[in-house]
Amino acid sequence: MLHKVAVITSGGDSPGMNAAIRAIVKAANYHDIEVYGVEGGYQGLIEDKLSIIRTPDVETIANKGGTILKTSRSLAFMDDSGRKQAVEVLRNYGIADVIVIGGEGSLQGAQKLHELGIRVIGIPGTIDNDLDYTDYSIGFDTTLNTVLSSIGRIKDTGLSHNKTTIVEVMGRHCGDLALFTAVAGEGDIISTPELKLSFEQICEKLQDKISKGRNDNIIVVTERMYDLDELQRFIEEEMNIEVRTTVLGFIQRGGEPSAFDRILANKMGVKAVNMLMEGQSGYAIGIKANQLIEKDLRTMLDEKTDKQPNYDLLDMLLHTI
Ligand SMILES: Nc1ncnc2c1ncn2[C@@H]1O[C@H](COP(=O)(O)OP(=O)(O)OP(=O)(O)O)[C@@H](O)[C@H]1O
Ligand SMILES: O=P(O)(O)OC[C@H]1O[C@](O)(CO)[C@@H](O)[C@@H]1O
Ligand SMILES: [Mg+2]
Repeated sequence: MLHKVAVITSGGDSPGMNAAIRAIVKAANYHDIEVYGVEGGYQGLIEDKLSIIRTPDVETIANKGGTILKTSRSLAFMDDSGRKQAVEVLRNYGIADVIVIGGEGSLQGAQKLHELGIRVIGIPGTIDNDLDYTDYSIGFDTTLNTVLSSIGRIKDTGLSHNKTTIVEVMGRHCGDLALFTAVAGEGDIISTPELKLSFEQICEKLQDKISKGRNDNIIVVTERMYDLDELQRFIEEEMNIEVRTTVLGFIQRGGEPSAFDRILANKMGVKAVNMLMEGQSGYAIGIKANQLIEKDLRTMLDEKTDKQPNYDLLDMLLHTI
């Protein structure tokens, strides 16, 4: 019988994490299961930062960005000794069941806990959408909407001044944010890790747009791909135009979660509790073709951790912009 469960948010915060926490607490409490919130990700677990959270504590958090539990990137948890300490802390509370909400790194950590005998279910929570086993991770949709509305504002200035703008979006090594931005109709030229353009190729595409009368182009690039100062200078000199650069940065990670993320978080949170009640462990919950799926964590991590390029979307893009 499941009596106690701990919930952890880990890695970068993502909008919708709170909605997932709310769903977990409400579903667990409904079944008389006590929920311990771990403050500050795996680091907080090692440091014994656990406290009980109850339904009244979470009733009003579904619309809040970030995570009420706080999060971290824990170096100590990367070591055997840190993880053993974390397991020791859980045992002291009599907790054998944990739900981890986070990205790929956090799910690797979840698998390690499973290997140490803790029952674990992972929920994908990352704005990067870089997990190949699931179509969407919690937070991606909200961030995409933030990117779209930010570009809309930049476009007003670009149009008014006939200026080209480079916009850098997050995503770590995954181009989904840039890719979906372009498919949603913003961004005239995109370059992602899966479809990387050289400086020269960007200029060629720009020349094509300019020759067709567009002087207000937006170039969307995934972070970590270019030295943006160098790219801006290259375009300015090559094309003899003025270029501006905007790095959207942490604007993208916060804010009120979209309805899509809140609903996804709710479904996944409830499912995680149900799976633990059935004694399941070592799985990540995902969504494929609009259906919730259970993916064995070990298989998921072995198969491939990088998101595979979304060829359907890439193909559609290549033929439309
Ligand atoms: N191989 C691993 N073994 C054990 N723990 C890990 C491993 N990889 C990552 N972790 C733990 O998970 C934490 C979060 O991982 P990471 O920084 O990669 O973020 P993430 O979960 O991928 O989320 P995001 O990419 O959205 O920020 C790490 O700081 C570390 O504590
Ligand atoms: O918050 P930090 O540690 O600077 O990490 C930034 C990274 O986190 C993310 O926002 C989420 O993984 C990435 O898109 C970005 O590369
Ligand atoms: Mg990650």
